[in-house]
Order: sequence, then C-alpha cells, then structure tokens
Amino acid sequence: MNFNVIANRFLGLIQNDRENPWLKWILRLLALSTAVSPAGWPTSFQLKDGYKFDFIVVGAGSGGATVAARLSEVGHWKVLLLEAGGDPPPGSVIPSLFGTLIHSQYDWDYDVELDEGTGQIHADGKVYVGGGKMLGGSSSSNLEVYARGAPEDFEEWNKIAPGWDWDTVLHYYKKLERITDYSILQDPHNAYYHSTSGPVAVSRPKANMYYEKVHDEVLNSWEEIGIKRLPETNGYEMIGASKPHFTFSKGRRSSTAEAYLRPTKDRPNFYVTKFARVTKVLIDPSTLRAYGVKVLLPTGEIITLYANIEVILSAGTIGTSKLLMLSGIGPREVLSPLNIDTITDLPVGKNLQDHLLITLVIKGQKGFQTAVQNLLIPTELDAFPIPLQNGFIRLNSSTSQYYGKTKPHIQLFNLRIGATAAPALLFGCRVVANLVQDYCYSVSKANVYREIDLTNMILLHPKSRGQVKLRSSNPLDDPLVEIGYFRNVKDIAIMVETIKYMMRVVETSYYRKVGAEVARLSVKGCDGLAYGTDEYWACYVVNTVSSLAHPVGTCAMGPDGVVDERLRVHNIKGLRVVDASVMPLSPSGNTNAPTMMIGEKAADMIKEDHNEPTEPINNKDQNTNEYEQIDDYY
Ligand SMILES: Cc1cc2nc3c(=O)[nH]c(=O)nc-3n(C[C@H](O)[C@H](O)[C@H](O)COP(=O)(O)OP(=O)(O)OC[C@H]3O[C@@H](n4cnc5c(N)ncnc54)[C@H](O)[C@@H]3O)c2cc1C
Repeated sequence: MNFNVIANRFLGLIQNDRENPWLKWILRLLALSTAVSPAGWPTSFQLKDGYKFDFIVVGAGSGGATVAARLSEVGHWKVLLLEAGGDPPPGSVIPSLFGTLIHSQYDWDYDVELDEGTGQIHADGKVYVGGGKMLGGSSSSNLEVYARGAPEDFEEWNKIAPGWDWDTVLHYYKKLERITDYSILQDPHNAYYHSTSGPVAVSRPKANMYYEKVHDEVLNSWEEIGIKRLPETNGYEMIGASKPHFTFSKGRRSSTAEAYLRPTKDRPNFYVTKFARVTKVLIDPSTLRAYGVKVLLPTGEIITLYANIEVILSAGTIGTSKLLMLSGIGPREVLSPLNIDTITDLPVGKNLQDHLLITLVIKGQKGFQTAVQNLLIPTELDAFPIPLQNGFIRLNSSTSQYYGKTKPHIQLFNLRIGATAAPALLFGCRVVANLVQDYCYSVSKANVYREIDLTNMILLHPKSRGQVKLRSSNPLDDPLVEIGYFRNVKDIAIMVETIKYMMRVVETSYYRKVGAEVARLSVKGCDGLAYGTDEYWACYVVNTVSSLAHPVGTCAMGPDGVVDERLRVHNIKGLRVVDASVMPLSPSGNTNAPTMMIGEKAADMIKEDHNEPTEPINNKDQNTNEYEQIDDYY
C-alpha cells in the first residue's frame, strides 16, 4: 500500500466521519469543512443494455463535463455522460492536496515512454504525465493554475480551423469564468478580459505575510533581469510575471465536476453514470455513422448503448485517441498489425505535443530559520501551499506593450522551499516522480540548511512531436505513448537559452545578498562535460526533462487532422471529439482553461448544427454592471 492510498483512506475517513467532534474541530481549525463535504455530486444513473439517449458523452473531464452540462440545457435532449472513475475524493476538493492523487486510483497514470538517451534521470525511462480518473477528469487532479493562452495562439488555430479566432474564444473564456479577484476587475485594462458570471471560480487568495514577502522577493528579482511585473498574466499584457490565478475559491477546487455537474445534477434529461468504461464506439460501416458505444460496467458486464443524434468523445488526449483506434479510426499502419479493420485512415495519435519542463535549482538564504515557510504550509491548505510565481517570457524578441500582441515562448513557475524539507523532497523525487537516486540526493542536499527555489521553465511551443499508438486490441491494455521530447533539436536550443537567461537571477539584489548560487546537480549522462558550457546545459536539458502534464493534439482540428473545425470526425457522421486532443498547436499556457473553452464552444456548435438557439458572440456584456465603464477602453 503506498502513501497516496493511505492518505486518501485517511481523507475518506474524515469525509465519512465529519460529525466526530475532534474531526470537526480540526476541520474548523483548518477552515476546510466545506472542502470535505461529500454531498452534491450527481448520483450514478443505472444503465441497462440497449438504453437509448440523444447524446452520449464519453469522459467527464474538462471538455466532457462542460459540453455535456451545456447540451443538457436543451430540455428535450436526453444527454448521457459516461465516466470511468467515481466522485472526486477530498484530496481533489481541497486545493493543496492534489499530491495525494498521484499514482492513486484517481489517476490513469499512463505509461509515457521517453526516447532512448533522453530523460535519463527517470528511473525507468518513463515520464509522469498522469490524468484524472473521476468526475471532472484532470480538472479534478491538476495544479489548478488558470491560464488561457495568448491571442496569437488562437489566430494560428483559426488559420487551420476557421472559427477559433481570439475574439470568438474570448467569448467562451468569459462564459466559463467567475473571477473573484477584484484587484483585477478594478483595473480597466484587465477587466475586459474577465467575467464574474460563469460557473468556474477563479481566484487569487492572499497568502500570509511571509509568503507575500517571498512573492515580492522573487518577482522583484525577475524584474531586475527584465521580466516585467504585471498585475496578472491573463490580461491585456502577458509577457511578464505575477502571482498566478487558480481555479478554486473559498477552499474548494472548481473542477468541471464542481462547476458544471453539481449545479445540474437534478436536471431530468441529464444522466451521469460513474465507473462506466467505454471500450468501443460503434460505427455502421455501410453508412459510416456512429450509433452507440460499448460500455464495461464494474460488474464485468459489457452493454451496448445507442445515440440517436451524436456520440461525443471527451476521454482526453490519450484516452480519446485510444478509443478511436480501437473503433477502427486511425492510421492503417497502427491498426492492421493488431487485426483492427480500418474504417477510416486518419492521423489519430500523431501530432502529440506536451509542455516539457526543465528545473533549475537555486540555493538561497542559509539557515534553519527559513524552515518557517514550510511550517506555514498547513495554514494554507485551502490556498496554494507553497509560494508560487508564474510568468511568461519571450526570448530573442522584442516584447510588445500592446494588449493581445504577445506570444511567449516560455512559461515560468517558481516554487520557494524553506530549509529542512530535504526528506520530503527526497520522497517526492524518488517515490512520486520516480527519479534516480543520485539526482534526487543532489536536489535534497541543496535544501538541508538552505532555502531553495525550484525555477521551472516550460517550453510552450515545442517543435517535437510524439505519438499515441495501441499496444494491443484489448481495451483494458494501456496504449503506447511515445512523448517524443527533443525529436526536433531546436527544442533543446531554446531551453539552453532560457537556462542561461534565468541563471542571471543569482546576480540580482536579493539573491546576491543571500549568496545565492545555482545548485550543481548530479545528472546522469552529463558528468564528463565541462560544467556551465552550452554542451553541458544541452545535456542537462535533455536528461532532466519532465512533463507539465499538458498532452494535446492527437485528434487535431484541421483538414489534415482528425476532426474539422466543428470538431466532427472526418468521414464519420454523428461523432465528435471535445477535449484537449483537438488542439492543433499547444497554447501559450496551461491547458485546462483552453479545454473548458473548447467544451463551451463545442456545445454552441452542436446546438447550432441541430437548430437550437445560442447566445451571440459578444465580449462586451459579460462583466457585471459595476465594471461596465471599462468597455470604453477598447
Ligand atoms: C497532474 C496534472 C497537473 C496539471 N496541472 C494543470 C494546471 O495547473 N493548470 C492547467 O490549466 N492544466 C493542468 N493540467 C492539464 C489539464 O488539467 C488538462 O489538459 C485538461 O484537464 C484535459 O482535459 P480533457 O477533457 O482533455 O481530459 P480529462 O480532463 O483528463 O478528461 C478525460 C476524462 O475521460 C475519462 N475517461 C478516459 N477514458 C475513458 C473511457 N474509456 N470511458 C469512460 N471515461 C473515460 C477520464 O477518467 C477523465 O475523467 C494538469 C494535468 C495533470 C494530469
């Protein structure tokens, strides 16, 4: 039994025994009582073989829960949402306990293979990507950072798939968002980009004084090396840094289960079934129409369900491409060797992109007094536990001061950890991340009596591509996921450039004062190289690579992709894909908000295609009246 299982059992105990006075006291103390409320998730609809619905949505994640809930607004449509997992546990609901979900039963924990000679700090040649297996999908297990990408991302999508321009997608971002950060709404430059009326809570809780001081130290240091301090990074200006926004509010994660499924759970035409694993989409080979799905129930029974209008796949970038291939939609060269008849030969599983992450460890202030920030973590369980800064930089390019005219290359996350967290770091490094011993020792050693900054640099627009394939025709087998980092060497060059840029931070006022230095880590494969040379850093990049868990693109939109701009699978009727897999290119930022946006837009496209009314695209009317005057600026 591993740590996560024990932790989730413990949290489950708390959930079931909330009336126990001791537990009540503890929960009150931590201000977490709302977070462990078990009430409110939809009950599971009992399915029987042969049942018919108008729409069957597969996967209740960021895309699936969003599109299904919106479709159920049409009262005469019977909408079924099928989810392989169950309810989110307290470890999901409490914002800072997502770590307990990793490698647990709430995590798909896919085997994601690194190419030989890359990522040598990973003990078994695999990188952790994860994926939530519960209502809300990965929006129930992610780190809750809220980022929407840059306007230029969507102008590029729009060239490939018309209708995805920035003005249109901004309408859907605003439709989903309920921001509670009034510092942003009071700033007329940024307020235009936000909304206070959507279902997904977005907040930026104020941390304790100590953490706020750390935020300032890091953001001021970054400013000294040219990274502009911004009020936020989802507003009119994006190149720069700020404290991030999160998808939670008042101590409770705002997953799509929370935002879209709890409020709609009593709709009579909306059916949600948990622990229902779809194994195949049924397609009539003569009409090329999808007419239903095969579902494996926890009893072991496999039933057939029928869709009168459409089947919608929202099983995630890995899960959806696997299901399509199992159903005969995919590259013939992958399907034929497995004796799967190819109904239509499409590039399913290709074009896999992920935001890779490189970490620089900076040794900061010496002394055990810095451990106080670790001791404060329990007081911040309903917020983010560790001081975190977020930013975007663009290297070798002049940055634009004009709103909407910025496309960053790199995202930054800085995590400050006080001294003495070395044992926890070692545990996380070895047991959770499964990295090799020497590397983990060298990281934790840096932290024994010094605070450290983990400066994470994320490549936003990788040129490399991986591929999802099938290992077998058995739906219960994991697919083969080749993540493909550094298949294009330009990705190495930009990360080396970024490291050299970020290392300049140790020369800034705060870091100079505390005698900061970049920690020299033990990196397998790089020992013989002269430390600090470009050759060394290239080796460091290739071998210390990790994932930010943002796989996209395996069922990309576009004429050469898998779906068209209205997310309909090419050559097949009655079948759409609505999840992160349809993104033709990675956005400039985390992928949860863009996937929820896709779910919102998909629902309107489906309603339009079936002659149901939708709201007109309008970015001006979505702020509260209080802030209406801000429209004058644009
Ligand atoms: C550990 C982690 C941290 C992340 N951190 C962030 C972050 O801080 N900010 C951010 O913006 N993004 C983050 N992401 C990424 C973001 O959460 C995902 O990109 C996004 O949620 C993907 O949405 P989706 O709808 O494509 O898939 P998911 O949300 O993963 O939904 C897929 C759903 O389908 C279900 N499913 C799969 N197969 C089947 C089947 N055969 N039958 C029935 N159901 C099935 C799954 O159980 C799941 O519920 C993170 C992701 C992970 C894993």
